[in-house]
Amino acid sequence: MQFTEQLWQDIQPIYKSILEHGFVKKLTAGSLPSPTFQYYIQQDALYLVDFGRALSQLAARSTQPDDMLQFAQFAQNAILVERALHETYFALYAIEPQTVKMPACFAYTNYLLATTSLQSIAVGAAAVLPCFWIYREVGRFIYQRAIQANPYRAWIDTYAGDAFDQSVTQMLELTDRFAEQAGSAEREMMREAFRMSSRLEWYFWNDAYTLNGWLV
Ligand SMILES: Cc1ncc(CN)c(N)n1
Repeated sequence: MQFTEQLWQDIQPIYKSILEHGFVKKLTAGSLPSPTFQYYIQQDALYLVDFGRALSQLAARSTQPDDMLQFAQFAQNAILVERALHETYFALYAIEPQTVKMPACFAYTNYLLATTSLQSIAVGAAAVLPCFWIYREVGRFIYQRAIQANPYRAWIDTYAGDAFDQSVTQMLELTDRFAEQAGSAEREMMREAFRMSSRLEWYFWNDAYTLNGWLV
């Protein structure tokens, strides 16, 4: 079994909770309230900057030039491709940029930045992998069920599309290669990092769904 297959098995209960979450259900049905999607887009714009930063850290710390190039391309794509999507929605819904990270975004971005800077590259790669992989799977899941006139069609098409699929495949290959080179203790840390980021993906959607803010 490939290492990444094991990672995916590990998070099945989390992934199931994501697919069953009200945010994903309503996004699929096209009935997600505008304030919920606005909150999500505002937080995601903040998230993507740090996601790009985390990938850039992995690029800078890579020992192989090919890996450096790969992570640098992922970082560039995270900013460019997804920013385009966000600009569409910022204009469409007249969304004001947000500057304050809410709890899930704060936790997730800080976790990614700490892991990609302080842990090994293999563990850092496992931490960023759910951001690719879960979005591809959720994107496909929604794509198969959503009607064409869904107001969130651009979002759905981005994550169910070929360009995103290709980057996920590359990220999976990279992670499996790192796992092959890692010892058993490091592989355990990779599993834990993958699990933690997967959990934080759920929290990210849940914060938007509940319009969660800082309680104190
Ligand atoms: C929170 C989050 N996770 C993942 C993705 C997809 N890269 C995203 N846009 N936002």
